Amino acid sequence: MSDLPGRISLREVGPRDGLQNEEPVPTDAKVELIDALSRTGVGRIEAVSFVHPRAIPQMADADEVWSRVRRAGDVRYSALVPNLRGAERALDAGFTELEVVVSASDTHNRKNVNRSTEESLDDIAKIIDLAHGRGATCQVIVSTAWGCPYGGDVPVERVVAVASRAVRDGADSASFGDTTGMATPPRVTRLVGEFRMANPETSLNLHFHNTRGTGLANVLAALQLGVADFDASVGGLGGCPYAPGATGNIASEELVHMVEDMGVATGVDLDALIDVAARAETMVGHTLPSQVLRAGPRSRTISP
Ligand SMILES: CC(C)(COP(=O)([O-])OP(=O)([O-])OC[C@H]1O[C@@H](n2cnc3c(N)ncnc32)[C@H](O)[C@@H]1OP(=O)([O-])[O-])[C@@H](O)C(=O)NCCC(=O)NCCSC(=O)C[C@@](C)(O)CC(=O)[O-]
Repeated sequence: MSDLPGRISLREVGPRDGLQNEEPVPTDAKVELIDALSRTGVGRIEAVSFVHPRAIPQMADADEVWSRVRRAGDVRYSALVPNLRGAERALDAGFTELEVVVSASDTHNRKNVNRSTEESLDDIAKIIDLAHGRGATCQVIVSTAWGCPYGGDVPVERVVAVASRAVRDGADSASFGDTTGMATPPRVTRLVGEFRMANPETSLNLHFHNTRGTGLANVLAALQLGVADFDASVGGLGGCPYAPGATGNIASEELVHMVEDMGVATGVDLDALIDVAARAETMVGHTLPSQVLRAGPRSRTISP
């Protein structure tokens, strides 16, 4: 296919977004998962979040996990933070890439981080300054970008305004989260287009959940617009604890499998990634949704 990016950057979010929505797994298993992912060719891993342990007990051991990870020189690791305190913790732990989350939907933001969207945006300006002052980057992730589980559609203008405010305040890049899988290709096209009109210089990541089966279709729509930065989680682990019915992210191995066959490089060893997905399934103790984990890649045939 023509006019697609020659290469995408995949940020693996299974250890954070994935595991936050599973029964807590032991610290050893988290470290093993991140280390195994570090050997697959994935260039970026969202390793942990620094949130209140009462809100997300699954991330209570973030400091210990991060201190034990064998950091690979060719992998960039990041941490998600919800507020200033989380940012301080992440920087103290040595992270140099932060992601700060805010929901375009006020209701979701209050459920998620106990603040209005405007209050979070005020905090984000301080978090960006703090990160930059300590030599780190800070991406703003706008959740509920294509809809809120509590309030339905969120106007595109509102989503762009929230992201643009953080960009004006110095965010190094932006990401749109489809928290509960409400995006469809035309909605992706519209939001990406409007965001770029307002912020032509800002690099953009997209974070899709497959809750309604449109995850890879949304990726294709975004690729056709030249977007080359996607989140995905190994095996399709994941969800959002503050979004009833949310299911996992698009599966990393499904993303790699599809785009590589379209001539878009990822740098990822697909067989190695599938092996990690199988291991992740054992860790969480239930079947993960990834179809490529079940069926194998199209290049893997069976004897007649
Ligand atoms: C944001 C808070 C902390 C507000 O929680 P709060 O209760 O409003 O916090 P507070 O500021 O009032 O402080 C109360 C106490 O908590 C402490 N505290 C304050 N902050 C922290 C922190 N970061 N880590 C540890 N402790 C913290 C603080 O120090 C204080 O301690 P005390 O003085 O009473 O002893 C809480 O609501 C929270 O942790 N929420 C996190 C929710 C979350 O992690 N959601 C999932 C991630 S978002 C997501 O998955 C979506 C995404 C990114 O994937 C994209 C998409 O799909 O859309």
